[in-house]
Amino acid sequence: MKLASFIQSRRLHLTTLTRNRRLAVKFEDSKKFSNPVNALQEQLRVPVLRPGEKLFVPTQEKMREAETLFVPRTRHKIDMVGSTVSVDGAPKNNLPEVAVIGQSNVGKSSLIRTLLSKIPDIDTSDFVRVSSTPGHTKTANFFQVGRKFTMVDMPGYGRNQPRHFVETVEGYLKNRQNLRMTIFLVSGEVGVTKDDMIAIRMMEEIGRPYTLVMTKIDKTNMLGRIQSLVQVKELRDKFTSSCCFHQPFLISSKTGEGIGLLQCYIVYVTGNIELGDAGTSTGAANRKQVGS
Ligand SMILES: Nc1nc2c(ncn2[C@@H]2O[C@H](COP(=O)(O)OP(=O)(O)OP(=O)(O)O)[C@@H](O)[C@H]2O)c(=O)[nH]1
Repeated sequence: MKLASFIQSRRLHLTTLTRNRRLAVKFEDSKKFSNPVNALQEQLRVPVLRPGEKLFVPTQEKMREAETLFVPRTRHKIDMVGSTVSVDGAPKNNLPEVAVIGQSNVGKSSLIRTLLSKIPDIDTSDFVRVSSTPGHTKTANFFQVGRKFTMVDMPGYGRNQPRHFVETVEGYLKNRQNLRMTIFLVSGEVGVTKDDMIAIRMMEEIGRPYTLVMTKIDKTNMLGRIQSLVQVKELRDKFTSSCCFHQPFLISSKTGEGIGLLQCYIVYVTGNIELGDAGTSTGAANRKQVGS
């Protein structure tokens, strides 16, 4: 082999290694497997998580077990398998699905990218597109995780909302048999908006299980987090019914805070992990309680 081509091949090898190392995002375990609500709970006179209520509190061991599903292996591939504006164009399979909805730019695609960020040799940014321009996601995008479940990234409402929003999002939420849970994202930075309130009414009318998740918590300090959490609590108490799981989740797609807990929740609601008594704070685990 000539020297020039040898150097070229080593360069390529090094570039690939550096790239892979960069791509396999490693969040601190203390952040990833924490529940950020707990730190705020102590500051609140009226607790968001009331003692005695059945809560989703898996052990760290269970969270680690759930996390392994988000890492691809030979017989457990993770990939984008479809993209559609109409529910008729959704992938034809029986896998349980978890959809992510929220206003434009709230961080839906970022959340899915972060959930899948442990993929060591695929640049998730190649197939989960994130953009600072609101309204970037125009179609429902399906990311299949092995033969276990599928995550669905939805177009956002509000700024630059696509004209086919109702057909795509409402059509999917009302009609898709595979849907087990919808993650309703609100911004911890901005708080609950008027558009969020309209979307909550839509969710209540549709009447299928959903869970409130506050994202971008890295962008706010303790006081800001408390204010947003209180808003989410009021939203839950005044405007939602039993189809909204009573325990809100707090996350950051940037720092990984709360991501391990949410991964475990997704794996749980799609029926891919047994938690037994370890899964709830009050004893017997009740899957109905978390909406599936
Ligand atoms: N600091 C911080 N930034 C975030 C977080 N999540 C998303 N972002 C940023 O917010 C912007 C929008 O993120 P996207 O994931 O594209 O938002 P989206 O909800 O999919 O947006 P649409 O396609 O408009 O519906 C990007 O610049 C992200 O980097 C987060 O948890 N923390």
